[in-house]
Amino acid sequence: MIRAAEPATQPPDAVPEFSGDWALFLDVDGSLLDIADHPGDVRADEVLVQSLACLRSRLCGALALISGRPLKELDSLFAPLHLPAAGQHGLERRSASGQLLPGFDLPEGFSQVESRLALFVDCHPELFLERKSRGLALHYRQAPELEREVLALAEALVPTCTPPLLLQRGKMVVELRVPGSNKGTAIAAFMAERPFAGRRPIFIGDDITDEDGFRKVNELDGHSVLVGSRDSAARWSIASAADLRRWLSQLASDVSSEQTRERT
Ligand SMILES: O=P(O)(O)OC[C@H]1O[C@H](O[C@H]2O[C@H](CO)[C@@H](O)[C@H](O)[C@H]2O)[C@H](O)[C@@H](O)[C@@H]1O
Repeated sequence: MIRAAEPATQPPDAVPEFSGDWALFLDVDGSLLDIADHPGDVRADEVLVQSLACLRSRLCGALALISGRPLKELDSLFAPLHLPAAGQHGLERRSASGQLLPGFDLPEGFSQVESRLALFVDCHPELFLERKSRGLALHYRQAPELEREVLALAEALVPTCTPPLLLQRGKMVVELRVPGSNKGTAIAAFMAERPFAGRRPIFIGDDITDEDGFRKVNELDGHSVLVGSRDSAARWSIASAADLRRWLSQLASDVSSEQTRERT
């Protein structure tokens, strides 16, 4: 179920052994949650929420979500948890103490880009335009044949803003967003703060937007875990989001048993 992606550097058929000194960073869509037809269709089940709560407590609070989604959505997906998190690919960040870190300004021309994309979606209603405060995600999961057209339009719109937008590709989505952060910079920022500082970072993600995070934890002597299989900087891998959830739930249950033993 869980294997090392690079057998040359890690033993096969194993994940790094869980350690209480981890700082655990988790991607959301495609990693903790299965990919769904529409961004609004995903749900986090109770077992997953309980596993995250248990692991967060075992790691003394050093567990954070690192996602392309806005913080508001992460809070509602994982309610009642209010986890430390980086949203919108690091453009929004909430520290473990609950502090919201200063945001990034919108570039000049952003609203014109939004109108241009909205017009395009009017002509192609099978597309979905997700509006975030610092970016626009054009989803083509329901119309994969439009991929080239979507990409060409996004590329043409990048330089129409000052400073230019950043084009970020994802699973059946092209995002045009404010530059200045990525998942690697978000992880580095957490690692400079309590309770993450001094711990070993582990980042688990599935998409190309997660590669910055994998490179960052590799650089910090941490563990990078890819969900799925493809060329990646990640040094470990796990087959699917369902397998990841099972693994986290097993870790949480081991932690609970350990705590019960300690009390008796
Ligand atoms: O960084 P992540 O937490 O993985 O978020 C990446 C993007 O995820 C969402 O879109 C993706 O998931 C949808 C639901 O499964 C799916 O329908 C879509 O095709 C995927 O691209 C989210 O909507 C984006 O805002 C995130 O940036």
